[in-house]
Amino acid sequence: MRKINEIFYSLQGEGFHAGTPAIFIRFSGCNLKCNFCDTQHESGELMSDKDILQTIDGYPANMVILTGGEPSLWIDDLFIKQLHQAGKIVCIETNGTRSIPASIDWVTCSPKQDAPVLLNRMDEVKVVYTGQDVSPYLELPAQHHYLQPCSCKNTKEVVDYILAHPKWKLSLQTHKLIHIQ
Ligand SMILES: C[S@@+](CC[C@H](N)C(=O)[O-])C[C@H]1O[C@@H](n2cnc3c(N)ncnc32)[C@H](O)[C@@H]1O
Ligand SMILES: Nc1nc2[nH]cc(C(=O)O)c2c(=O)[nH]1
Ligand code: SF4
Ligand SMILES: [Mg+2]
Repeated sequence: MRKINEIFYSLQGEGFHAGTPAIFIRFSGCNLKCNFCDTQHESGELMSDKDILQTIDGYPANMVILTGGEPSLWIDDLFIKQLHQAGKIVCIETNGTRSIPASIDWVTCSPKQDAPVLLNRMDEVKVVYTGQDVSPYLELPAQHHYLQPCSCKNTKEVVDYILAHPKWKLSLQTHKLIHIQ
């Protein structure tokens, strides 16, 4: 059984795949407590893999995004294998502090201050920018390095930083701009 906060269908709002229809599986709980976290993830119900797969089967997209909370607390090789057998491309949103199954197709690592990154394979880095020194995160081995405004509030500050440090790209939380989940 895996503790699920919510399962919903929307567009990936952030990062490289922004605009892509995806089924979100939001797991409960996290090993960090970021003061800016925009998600109430603690509540949830234990679901069997059969029930999870049956729920996602009701949506037409082939992309699944594992998020939370911190999805690495709840997933294993068997879970990813079952999603693949259901024909899904599996993406994860993780804070990068815990290991994850190697079979995941797309890894978004969002490192947090004072929480060392343990992952050594990732496709994109996506840092919530609050004025901290983000230069060490450019060393993380990803194809894409994004800075994301915090709750859409400091977009100008982030744009100015990126213009001065052009190895970064902008990730907006586009779902919040168009008022979808
Ligand atoms: C809620 S987290 C869940 C996954 C994982 N725990 C993590 O932090 O990557 C999903 C994404 O939202 C970002 N995020 C959380 N709070 C935010 C906020 N207030 N503004 C912008 N992005 C935020 C996180 O950094 C992460 O990239
Ligand atoms: N539309 C939409 N896109 C997202 N991308 C990452 C999200 C997350 O909370 O992990 C998220 C989310 O909550 N909604
Ligand atoms: S690591 Fe992710 S889910 Fe956990 S508190 Fe931070 S932003 Fe929220
Ligand atoms: Mg979100």
